[in-house]
Amino acid sequence: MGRPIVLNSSGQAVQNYGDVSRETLERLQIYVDLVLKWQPAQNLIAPSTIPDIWTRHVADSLQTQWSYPEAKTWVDVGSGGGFPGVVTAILLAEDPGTHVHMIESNQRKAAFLRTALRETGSNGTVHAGRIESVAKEWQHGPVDAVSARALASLDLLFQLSEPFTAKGAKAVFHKGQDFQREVNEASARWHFDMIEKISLVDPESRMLLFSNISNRPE
Ligand SMILES: C[S@@+](CC[C@H](N)C(=O)[O-])C[C@H]1O[C@@H](n2cnc3c(N)ncnc32)[C@H](O)[C@@H]1O
Repeated sequence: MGRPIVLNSSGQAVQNYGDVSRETLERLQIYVDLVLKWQPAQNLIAPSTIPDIWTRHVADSLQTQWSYPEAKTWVDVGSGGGFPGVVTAILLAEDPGTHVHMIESNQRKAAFLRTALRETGSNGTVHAGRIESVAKEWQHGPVDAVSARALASLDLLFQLSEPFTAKGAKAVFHKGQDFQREVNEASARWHFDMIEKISLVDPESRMLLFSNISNRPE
């Protein structure tokens, strides 16, 4: 069994969100150190959130893979500095047959993501390009789940992830306090089944889990 995750960089357990193994915790620490090292040059996370990186970014991202623990192949779109894509890859690092694809159009961030996967010994592929074209030309096999955080409106996320969800992939999107308005707007153009989970790190935010997504006929 794993031990409760330590959620601040000074090494004190500030809150328990779930069990992760010692190896996973070590990989997460390597990743956090890397984000902080590259932060001055790349601005990977909002500077105001640096002191809370373990809660605001790491713990928040743990919820992604936990949403679909059975999913083996993930696509994280608009990965930026790797939240949640790299964290998903770290959680799956010792799980044979798993793979995390990350699609990121910014070349420098894509280079960082490759470094993060290598340094943490995680399985993944970074696609340095626009989601619209990478997804349309996808030749990397079936996808079980799509994730996104801080990328676009729900309606646009459904559009961007359609090449995967049309073939049966599920989706999990992090959404802030305005989530209900986005759900209402997206409902006009899309059918979907949704499970709404209160974020473990922010009661105002939601993890929205979608399946059976399809475009409504005009
Ligand atoms: C606000 S950041 C969020 C990054 C990360 N998911 C997070 O939560 O920290 C959005 C990222 O998506 C990337 N992005 C935006 N539109 C994109 C597109 N059409 N294709 C690929 N990447 C895109 C940007 O370069 C940026 O790194």
